[in-house]
Amino acid sequence: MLLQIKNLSVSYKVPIGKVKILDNINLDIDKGEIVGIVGESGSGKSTLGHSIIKLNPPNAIYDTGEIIFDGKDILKLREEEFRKIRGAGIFMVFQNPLNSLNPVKTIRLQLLEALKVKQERDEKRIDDKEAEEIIINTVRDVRLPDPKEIIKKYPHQLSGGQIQRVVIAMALLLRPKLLIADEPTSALDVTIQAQVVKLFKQLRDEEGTSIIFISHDISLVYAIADRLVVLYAGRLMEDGKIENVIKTPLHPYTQGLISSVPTITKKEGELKAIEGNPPSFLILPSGCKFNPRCPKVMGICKEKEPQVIEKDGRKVRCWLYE
Ligand SMILES: Nc1ncnc2c1ncn2[C@@H]1O[C@H](COP(=O)(O)OP(=O)(O)OP(=O)(O)O)[C@@H](O)[C@H]1O
Repeated sequence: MLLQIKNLSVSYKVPIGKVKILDNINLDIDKGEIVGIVGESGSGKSTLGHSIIKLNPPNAIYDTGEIIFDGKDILKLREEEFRKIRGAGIFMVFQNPLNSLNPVKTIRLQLLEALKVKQERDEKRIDDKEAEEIIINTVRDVRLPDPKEIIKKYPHQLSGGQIQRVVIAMALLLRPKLLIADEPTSALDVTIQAQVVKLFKQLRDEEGTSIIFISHDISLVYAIADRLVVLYAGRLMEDGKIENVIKTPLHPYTQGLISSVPTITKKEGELKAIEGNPPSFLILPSGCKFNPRCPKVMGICKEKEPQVIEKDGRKVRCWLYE
């Protein structure tokens, strides 16, 4: 097991007090496993990613839990100890990737630094010419036009989509043990998206990298992930092998997410969006947090929150299965 998240709860301090976002998350990720995390906007996907790499906004608080990475509870490590893990151990492609780049260094220099980290880890030495070639090839792999010219530029000279690809190239050069990718292809067109999915899978196959792929796009996650985790209001609602979850979703929320995905074979009238909106974390409903929107709601759902249980080799949080 590469990563074990146990009972993780995370809150944000806000002017009126403290708002709990992640509620008792339990999640294990094996070496080489690709786990998709989906949920509507505001369900806590980014908060989970940031919590794992300890780059939450300053008003975040870890309330409870352990995050065991490679046998060590990273929440107990001092910052300088964790700094050795960040990068080569855990790397994150942020939703706003510009923050990952240094504004005063060229792309070339930043990619060379990423490659150097990887080489130090492997105790390998290569000459400058070879390093330059590896960088150019990686930049070409992520379909950036004119690699030799583009690496001479500074981050502010690139578009959002180009920056996203530079940060993906950085991840491919670093070859971390765990890659957290938060909407990594949101600014890219579909053909480049498909290429990134291919490169991530290749990274997993060659290096055994585990990947947490965060997205609101279930079809994209289906193209890459082995497992699917569904979050709602900061809670884990379902977790299982992707084929099983997509073909026979257990949770009514997962069922709703899947039936709202457009496909070529679905006619317009067959697309069913989930009614209503996710709740505010300030006034969460009692009982199951999905109950006000759930087409299968029962009396108990409004009174008591279900726990996550195991069902047919999957995890689900729903009174229908208890
Ligand atoms: N620094 C912060 N302070 C207070 N609240 C925050 C902070 N960052 C995020 N939140 C709130 O935490 C909740 C979860 O946000 P988060 O970004 O983790 O969700 P998400 O599922 O990644 O959403 P999206 O798909 O829109 O990125 C939201 O209600 C958001 O407004």
